Amino acid sequence: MTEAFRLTGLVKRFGPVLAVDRVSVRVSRGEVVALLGPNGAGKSTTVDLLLGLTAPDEGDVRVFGGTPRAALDSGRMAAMVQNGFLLRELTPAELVGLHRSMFRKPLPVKEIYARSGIGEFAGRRCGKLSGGQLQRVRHAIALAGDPELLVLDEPTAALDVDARRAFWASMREFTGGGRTVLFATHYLAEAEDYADRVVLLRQGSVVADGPVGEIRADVTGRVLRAVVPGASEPALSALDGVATARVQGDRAELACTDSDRTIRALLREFPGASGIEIAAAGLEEAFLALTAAPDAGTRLQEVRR
Ligand SMILES: Nc1ncnc2c1ncn2[C@@H]1O[C@H](COP(=O)(O)OP(=O)(O)OP(=O)(O)O)[C@@H](O)[C@H]1O
Repeated sequence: MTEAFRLTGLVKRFGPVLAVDRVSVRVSRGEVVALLGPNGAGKSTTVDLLLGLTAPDEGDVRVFGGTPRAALDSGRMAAMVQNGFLLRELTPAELVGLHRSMFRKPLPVKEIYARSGIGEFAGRRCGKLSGGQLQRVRHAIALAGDPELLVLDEPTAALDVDARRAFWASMREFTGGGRTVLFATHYLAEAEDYADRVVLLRQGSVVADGPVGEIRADVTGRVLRAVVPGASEPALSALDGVATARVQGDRAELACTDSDRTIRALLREFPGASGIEIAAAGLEEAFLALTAAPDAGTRLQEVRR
């Protein structure tokens, strides 16, 4: 498969803050990739570097073999960024027209309206639109040049549940024809439902990169839930095969790397444990384990290199 973009050894510092720390990611055409991570993990900075909005201190960005600027100017790459600026006095229809005029082969207006859902308020000034409607306008503008690569930073942050579903249904159709999408998100379910591949960031570094199913299976294995009177999180975290432990009252939830060892250790250390259930871990557990346990992330990266 041919390459859509490549980030190589990217480093970005803001004064003493290392926002992006040697990030290398290569994405092929047709992939839908989620960039997932907790607050401050470096998602927006990585997106800005990919778009060429900020220059890396070290490393290199190639988009379709050229610079981000060239890909943006030709319309091959387009973006929807958080709180992207929109002229309040203009209407969505005018903005779409303006953006279409910048490209040689823009997407037909009808298709832009249908995909972004701006039809019902296209003639109203942007200053009068709600946050969710403005987000749809940003979506429409991103589609104007009929891009092959869409870069979305928290695209559904301002949308309600229905609008979020409609957004992803439209995006799925859009990517059906082999287009590439990179989206940054906080929503684990969104990454799980819509991405082929997840790149997990923690403190500026990639701690996991792979298909959602693989990350779930390889990293955390399973989740063990039990009633464990008197147990503390540190005591449970120290058990064999436990990546992370959460305790609420008497109920404990353990993300396990080896649930067989964990169950034996649990019953040895806490003979009063009861109601034990073991389930396949969700992406949420993988996310928590990877973003909480530096060793787990390092190990996984080593395995994948
Ligand atoms: N312009 C800036 N000046 C100083 N520090 C910055 C700047 N931009 C980002 N940072 C810092 O870099 C780190 C990464 O920030 P970034 O916004 O990339 O993370 P994020 O994963 O997108 O977070 P969020 O999900 O909260 O948007 C944070 O510690 C942030 O405070």
